[in-house]
Amino acid sequence: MEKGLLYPVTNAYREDQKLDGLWDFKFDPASEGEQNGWAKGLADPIEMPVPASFNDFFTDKDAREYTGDFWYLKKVFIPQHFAGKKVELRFGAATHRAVVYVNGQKIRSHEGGFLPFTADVTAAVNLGEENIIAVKINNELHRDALPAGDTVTLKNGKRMVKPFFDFYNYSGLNRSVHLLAIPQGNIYDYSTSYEVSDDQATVHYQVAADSDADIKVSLADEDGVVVAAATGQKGELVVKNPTLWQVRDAYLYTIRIQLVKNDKVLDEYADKIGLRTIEIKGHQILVNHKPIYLKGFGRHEDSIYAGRAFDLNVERRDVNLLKWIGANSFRSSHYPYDEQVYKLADREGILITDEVPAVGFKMAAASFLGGLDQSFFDGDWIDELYKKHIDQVKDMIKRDKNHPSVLAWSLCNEPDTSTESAVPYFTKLFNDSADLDPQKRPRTFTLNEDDTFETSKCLKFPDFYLLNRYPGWYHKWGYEISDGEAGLRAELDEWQNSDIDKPIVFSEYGADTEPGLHKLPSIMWSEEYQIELLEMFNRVFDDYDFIRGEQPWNLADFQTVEGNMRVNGNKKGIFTRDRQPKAAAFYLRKRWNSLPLDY
Ligand SMILES: CCC[C@@H]1NC[C@@H](O)[C@H](O)[C@H]1C(=O)O
Repeated sequence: MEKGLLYPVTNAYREDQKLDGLWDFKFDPASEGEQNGWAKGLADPIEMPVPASFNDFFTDKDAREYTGDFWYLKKVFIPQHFAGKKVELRFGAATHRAVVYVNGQKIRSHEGGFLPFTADVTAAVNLGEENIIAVKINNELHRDALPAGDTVTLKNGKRMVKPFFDFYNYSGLNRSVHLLAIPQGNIYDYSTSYEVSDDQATVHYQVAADSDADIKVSLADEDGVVVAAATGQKGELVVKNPTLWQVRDAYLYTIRIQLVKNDKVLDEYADKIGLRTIEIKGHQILVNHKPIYLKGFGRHEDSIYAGRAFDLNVERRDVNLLKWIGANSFRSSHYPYDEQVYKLADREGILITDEVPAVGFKMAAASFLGGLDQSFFDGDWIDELYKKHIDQVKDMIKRDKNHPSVLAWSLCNEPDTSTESAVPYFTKLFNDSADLDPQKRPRTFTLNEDDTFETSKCLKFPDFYLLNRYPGWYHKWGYEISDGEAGLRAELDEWQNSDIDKPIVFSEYGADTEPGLHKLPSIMWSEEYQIELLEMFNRVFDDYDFIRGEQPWNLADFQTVEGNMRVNGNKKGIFTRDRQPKAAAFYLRKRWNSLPLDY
């Protein structure tokens, strides 16, 4: 678990230099690099963009599908004026596990390809000189790691991954690398929680700092006017007549934290926060005590060329598509996204269900992926897996806890909850994560086709339910979709007639659709059929008032492993991979723009 995950800033006390651009890159199939001094230089490297996944740049399949160790290396000048500061390297994400070296010295390792980590390199760098930064990354998949899968060795000696999940194993330095200089005595974390009413908001804050200095905290409105101030490691900021953060009507205050000693400011950290509350009450999801209805999507960080890398251009387009279509939410399926995604959602008033990369914890839904022939939670890998799982839950919540856009935490995607062996795992997971979020936001996980009201042994854990259901696609498809609707209604009747008193959000449903394929009457894979399937689900949603959200799968087409059920990736997108609308986008826009926020 990382000590602090504050997003890098430059101010009068801190300096943040992005190390994006071309790095030396080299595969290390024999894992010989560490013993052969690759941390000090790579022989015959290629130039690799950062941030980016390496896979899709290559023209040969061995390189695209490469699995194992690989190295990035960059010579970085570190200025003399960093003297007296703590010098750090912050990696936004290295997928899936990394070892960091400076000038040949191993600094630290990290497991988990979708969350940041920081290396303290103060003792290893030479100021006023070029320094050699090297990172050894490994992208193998294992059953005791997140996301879950296998790595196999082919008869020709090449290794390949066998994901138990349906997205491509894009790998590399997928997010920015930052060179940071911060005060030795510094602020390394803060948290907020809220009480709001129409005429007053109270911000309960807590600050974590490596310093005995006094702590001063202020809150300024969007005009820069200070509206509240306090001192102390923890306290309250009371705002009269606040402007609350609302869904699709965001308002951001600036919280400013200072360390002060003998009237001298030693460190400062400022951030944008939104005054709002999140609650679950009965079948309702409430924001600022008012019910909301979620309209949105499951997504992926996925785009042509850079693979899984965060691309601000793509994110800007995606958020504009969400606004165009009338959405107000999305799930960060199936891993925490780059921090800039949450910052943009904070600004746009979009709600995020933040998901940890606990995916593939079952026989893969689409059998072409292979997967398991036993219950996942009976495996002998579970203890080791759990250590990584809870570690990444802790870091996800630590990193994202102050974003007003974060609505809830999804602790797993489509786990196999149909056997008793899942119960102790989820009992521990929900106990160990209960106090991580000062705002006590709801925690949940998605339940897929095999984990129904009847069959799941884990329905007591989620604070609300995320259902992934695919009648009309993975079963009862085509002309049989009417039976699919009947089956869906039968399951929802069971939920309705039960004593369960929690909201349900449909977090996945959809049909693979080839853009430009038209057929009258419809046929599967046609744009007409995608609309018919959505119409079926919407007919059902409109008949059950405990359904409090609809998030079809997926916002856009995305890359998966090759297989006999994928046509160059998963085509369930409402938009194509280059972010152009299929016919269903216009259908959903019409529906969602006609639904009130609290539908
Ligand atoms: C029946 C499970 C469906 C499955 N759910 C997880 C997503 O990551 C996949 O893309 C989706 C699919 O196969 O389309």
